[in-house]
Amino acid sequence: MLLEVKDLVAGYDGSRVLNGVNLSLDTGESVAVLGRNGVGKTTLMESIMGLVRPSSGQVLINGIDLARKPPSALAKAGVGIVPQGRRVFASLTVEEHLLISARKRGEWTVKSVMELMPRLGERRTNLGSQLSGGEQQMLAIGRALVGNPKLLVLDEPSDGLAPAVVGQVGDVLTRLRSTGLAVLIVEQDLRLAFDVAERVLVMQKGEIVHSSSTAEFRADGKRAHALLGVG
Ligand SMILES: Nc1ncnc2c1ncn2[C@@H]1O[C@H](COP(=O)(O)OP(=O)(O)OP(=O)(O)O)[C@@H](O)[C@H]1O
Repeated sequence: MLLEVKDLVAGYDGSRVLNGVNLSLDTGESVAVLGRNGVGKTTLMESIMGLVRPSSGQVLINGIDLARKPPSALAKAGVGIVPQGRRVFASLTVEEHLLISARKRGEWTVKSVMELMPRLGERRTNLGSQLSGGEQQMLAIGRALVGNPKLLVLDEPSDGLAPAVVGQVGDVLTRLRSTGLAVLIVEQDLRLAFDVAERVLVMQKGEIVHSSSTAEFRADGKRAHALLGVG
């Protein structure tokens, strides 16, 4: 199994947010984590990304526990992270962002990332502060890709983007999926989540309460409504 999260518990200043999360994701698989605001999706993602320190439980990558390890350990193990808010540096250029993240050799280089997302090539010498939200999101994805990950973990890539730009991000992610890259995505934009993921998990109160194929989830509007308050 590429990723296994086991009994993960995490929170802030004594308040528990994750109450024992279990999930797994196979090589080449794409999974979306859905849920209402505040159920703990970002906390789950940040625990997997090494940005939040879980109090107990495991985050296994190919069987090795990396919970409570820094993001650099995740990158070495083949996990590319695209955190909420993108975390682009205002004073580095597009090209500098990509160069400093290009560690492992492989399919993804500064050049091939710019071919996948031509806008990044056009903006090569622009600073992070000069980029639009959509360009920053593309850069955050590109920065994860040049580490040549086996798994891409994204937290709300649509956040704050205009619908047309969300569509462009969706196109990029769909193309990446077709290369066999595994994807774990938290997303409020259901259209984007459904386009990218073949399996859907739903969180409530810090636990996974539903798991099904995306097709099955979409076919059962009543259930989706009960779980998410939409549909
Ligand atoms: N850095 C933090 N410090 C303290 N509490 C936090 C922090 N981040 C999140 N929380 C709290 O943890 C709970 C879960 O938040 P989290 O962001 O994980 O949920 P979410 O499902 O991603 O929600 P949203 O969709 O609104 O981002 C919320 O009650 C939130 O207020």
